[in-house]
Amino acid sequence: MERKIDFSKFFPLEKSPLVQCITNEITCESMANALLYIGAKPIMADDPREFSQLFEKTSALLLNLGHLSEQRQESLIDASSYATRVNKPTVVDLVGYGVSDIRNQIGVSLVETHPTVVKGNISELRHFCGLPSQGRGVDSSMWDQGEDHLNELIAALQKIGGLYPATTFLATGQKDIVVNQKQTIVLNNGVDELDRFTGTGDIVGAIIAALLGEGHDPFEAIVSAVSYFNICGEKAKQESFGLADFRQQTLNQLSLLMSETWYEQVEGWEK
Ligand SMILES: Nc1ncnc2c1ncn2[C@@H]1O[C@H](COP(=O)(O)OP(=O)(O)O)[C@@H](O)[C@H]1O
Ligand SMILES: Cc1ncsc1CCOP(=O)(O)O
Ligand SMILES: [Mg+2]
Repeated sequence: MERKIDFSKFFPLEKSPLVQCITNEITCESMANALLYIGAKPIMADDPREFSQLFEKTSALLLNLGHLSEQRQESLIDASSYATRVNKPTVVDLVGYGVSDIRNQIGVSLVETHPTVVKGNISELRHFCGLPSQGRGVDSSMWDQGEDHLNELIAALQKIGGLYPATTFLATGQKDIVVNQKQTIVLNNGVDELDRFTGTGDIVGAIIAALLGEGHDPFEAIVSAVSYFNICGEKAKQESFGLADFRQQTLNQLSLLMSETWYEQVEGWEK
């Protein structure tokens, strides 16, 4: 990759950041363990009555739209406005954006607070940008991931990036797009199997939040988190048989890969 990022500084974590996650029940346990495996501390806490005290102790916030309810809506909105007031680094994951009007409204409300990072898979972010999208539920479609579609999404995100100068956007898939007002990178690690167990996007969001909690620049935090996770997947594929085993090996690599020179395998280019 042309851009000079010193990838060796991200893992292992130095500060063991405490990451508050308001997320879905489906992948909650995987997310908490993934944070522990990389050396961060998770707290899955969504009761607004705790926020004033909890926010004094946390390093970053992860807001995930995955499994909505009226109560979850209140937690997400309350936490995002709290985060704005106290300047807490925040990742918003637009899981399922496009599924329903209510999900879209909540997603837009969260983005309007100008969080540090807004992410989703490529189909979710195409919906968010008002582009045609073939996403199905919380999963993206390969139809949205051809070269022309990716370039169209990059252009749309660059335009939106101008309106949200404090936010960096990440669209994940076979290739991943990272865009903010100043720069754009396409990342090219990972394997197809990462789209075939649930929670991979959610875990990437949590790893990004942990790296923000360490104090890293958001653009670099995203590039490192995505590349690290995807290289874990590449390694897991070599050592596993079947998807359940692949999932286990990918999660296992989260604590192991950092002792190797994983960053020599990072593939990506600036646009
Ligand atoms: N076909 C693929 N090839 C390589 N990496 C992939 C592929 N699909 C997903 N990934 C990786 O898996 C992670 C989750 O992405 P994705 O599946 O798009 O998110 P989500 O789980 O939110 O739908 C990202 O790091 C992404 O780069
Ligand atoms: C299956 C499912 N349903 C609601 S949230 C969720 C998990 C989504 O995880 P990811 O965004 O990582 O694919
Ligand atoms: Mg997702």
